[in-house]
Amino acid sequence: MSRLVVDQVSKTFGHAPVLDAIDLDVADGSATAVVGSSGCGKTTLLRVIAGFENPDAGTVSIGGEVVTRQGFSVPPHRRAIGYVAQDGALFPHLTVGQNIAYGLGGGLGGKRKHREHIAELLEMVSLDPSYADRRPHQLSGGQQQRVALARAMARKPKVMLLDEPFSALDTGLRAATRQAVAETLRAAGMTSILVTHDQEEALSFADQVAVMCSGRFTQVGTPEEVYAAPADLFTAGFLGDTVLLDATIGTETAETVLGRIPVQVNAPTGTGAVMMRPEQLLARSVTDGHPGRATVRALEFRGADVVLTLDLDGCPEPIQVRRVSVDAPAVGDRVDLEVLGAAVAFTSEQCTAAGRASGSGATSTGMTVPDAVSAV
Ligand SMILES: Nc1ncnc2c1ncn2[C@@H]1O[C@H](COP(=O)(O)OP(=O)(O)OP(=O)(O)O)[C@@H](O)[C@H]1O
Repeated sequence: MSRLVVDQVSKTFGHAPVLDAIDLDVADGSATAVVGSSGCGKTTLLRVIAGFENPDAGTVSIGGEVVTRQGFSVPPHRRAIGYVAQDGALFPHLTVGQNIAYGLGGGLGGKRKHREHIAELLEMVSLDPSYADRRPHQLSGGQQQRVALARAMARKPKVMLLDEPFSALDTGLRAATRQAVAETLRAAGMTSILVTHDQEEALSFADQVAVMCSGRFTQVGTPEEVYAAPADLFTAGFLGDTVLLDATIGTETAETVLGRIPVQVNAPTGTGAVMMRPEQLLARSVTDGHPGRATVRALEFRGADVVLTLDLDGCPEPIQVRRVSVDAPAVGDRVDLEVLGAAVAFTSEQCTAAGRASGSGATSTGMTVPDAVSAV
């Protein structure tokens, strides 16, 4: 069993609190992504879990065994933790096989008993065993990261920590490497944490996503929960583009400039705003002289889909929506808008608090909310 539990962990550097009573529970064999903007404390959390930093308060347990608590710390090499850093950190003067053998311990790989094991580890990360004789510079960036993972897995750790391991790779390679690494970890049944500042990476990689802001988690949940039902406007804006409309919120629906639209269950009632993802508003050109609700101001073609900037009737600010590019409306067209699914409702107080926390902007109808949230 290798469940990882972080309980009320705090850490301050000088006078700056970096981790503030963090709780995190990563189930045995599952993957959690910790996502947040630069400097919010993600790497510090990984370093505390790995044992490279001691927290000021709180405990860390792996497989039911406490490895960190006040005045007690199991050294990093006794924690059965694998760590893959941003650049993979392979030794450039050693072959791939020797790099992995370093992870196996007891020598640099000249030993025959290691050969089979190295070949198995290379296969596990979808690399041909013949790569064992190459040096790191003879591999692509994605292949190097997979070797780094193989080296980290060689010691059969209970928990794998991945600190932005794909950030140096270009877009295509990044997605492919991420998928290969996720599959490898899942197949090995390894408990893992991926740190990233990339929302898409977090949502696609993990069983659980923890969104971090200034040393605290704003929300921890499944990728679907944190994306579709964000707990607050920071989380909503951090995980994707949003459309915000002023609203009078009832128990199941809200009144907006788009008319009455469904809101998710347990919504707060009263005056506030509703948030939808741009793909929840389906724009269609009107036909048969129907007046429509908005005029297309601009269109950005992105291949598979388009982003439409719309002047919505009764709304002083334009909104942006996304739809498939096939049969997309053109600039100047009048469009109708169909709402797909339910909106998330936020009270005026939540909007104001979010605006205070991260610099203010406005909803499409003028309510104060964070800049990151109001723009697509
Ligand atoms: N050893 C240290 N001494 C002093 N301050 C530190 C130390 N390590 C980290 N910090 C500070 O703690 C804060 C959080 O750093 P951390 O590396 O955990 O952030 P992060 O979320 O991983 O950022 P990034 O995404 O840019 O890597 C930063 O302000 C950083 O400068």
